[in-house]
Amino acid sequence: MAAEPLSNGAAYQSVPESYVLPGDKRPGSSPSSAAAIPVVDLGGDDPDRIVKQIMGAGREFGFFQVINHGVPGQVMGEMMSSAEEFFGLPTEEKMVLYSTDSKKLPRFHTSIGNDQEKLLYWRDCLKLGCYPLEQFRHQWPQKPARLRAALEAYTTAVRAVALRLLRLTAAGLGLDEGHFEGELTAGPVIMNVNHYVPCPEPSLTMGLAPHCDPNVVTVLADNGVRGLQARQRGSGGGWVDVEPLPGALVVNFGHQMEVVSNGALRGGEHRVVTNARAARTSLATFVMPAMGCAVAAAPGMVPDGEAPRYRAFTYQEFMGAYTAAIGDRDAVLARFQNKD
Ligand SMILES: O=C(O)CCC(=O)C(=O)O
Ligand SMILES: [Fe+2]
Repeated sequence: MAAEPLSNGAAYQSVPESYVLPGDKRPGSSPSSAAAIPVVDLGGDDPDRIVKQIMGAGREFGFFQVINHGVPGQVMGEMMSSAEEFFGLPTEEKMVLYSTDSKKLPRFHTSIGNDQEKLLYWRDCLKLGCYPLEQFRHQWPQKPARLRAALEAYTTAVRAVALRLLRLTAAGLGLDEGHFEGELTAGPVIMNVNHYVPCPEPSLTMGLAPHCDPNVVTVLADNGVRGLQARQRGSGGGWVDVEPLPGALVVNFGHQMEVVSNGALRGGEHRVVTNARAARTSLATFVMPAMGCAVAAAPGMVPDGEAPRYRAFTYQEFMGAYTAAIGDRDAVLARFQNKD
């Protein structure tokens, strides 16, 4: 049975049974860390400094925030407030887009959103195809009325930031600056508009389980309510709060960056914890390869005489494994690891 959305106007006094996670899946079952996610200022005229900071953050977390990124505050604000308005629509208006078919776009769903789910995560999501605009804009929701214009402006601007960051990252890896242009970023740009209503007992639930995004790079904005956490690399592996910074964008590398960089950069593992007081809304914009794209470590990233860490694959093949492993970071990568 498909689950009911959480954003139905109800204020929850207790957590329904199907959202209560077993002890080892609750947020308190793994350590937290007091480290901070680096903030990279994209303004100024010192590209070397920017590249160095991206590399440092990419190695340690696969996560960073960017400020002075060039997306106008008004464009971000319009997108966020239309997204919040969507979740405030009467349930029956949102349910027109409800589906448990993960391939459908646009799609409104709750938790992960398939029929087999037994344990539910505390989030609702509107998943949208965004770019190329010509391919998707005719299918965007008609309500709220300003959502379409907001999406057009926001998607275009945020995709440009992502591509700029990929040029800087390629330079940092010592690759041709255009390495990620072409097939590696030719897939559709997809957006998860996530909404987490206040949860009466955050210690029992999770908004999203730990995962690493499957794509190349994700750019995220939030409404200032905390919840997103990133995992630090290394033996401690603690969870670090991504502090909401007004006007900033949060950037995380996906699995494909780890593969292309032959492990030099990390696909950022993250999760979302719930919040008792405020509703959180986030916009996760995914830049991804074309399905047929052959993904492999960039030649310069593999030391002479060594095999790449991961064998080559098509993005379609990777997505099959990702879906089967339900996003478990190490299990997915293990499927493609070269043994020696
Ligand atoms: O809500 C967030 O901050 C994270 C969302 C996320 O990880 C996703 O949509 O893949
Ligand atoms: Fe994610």
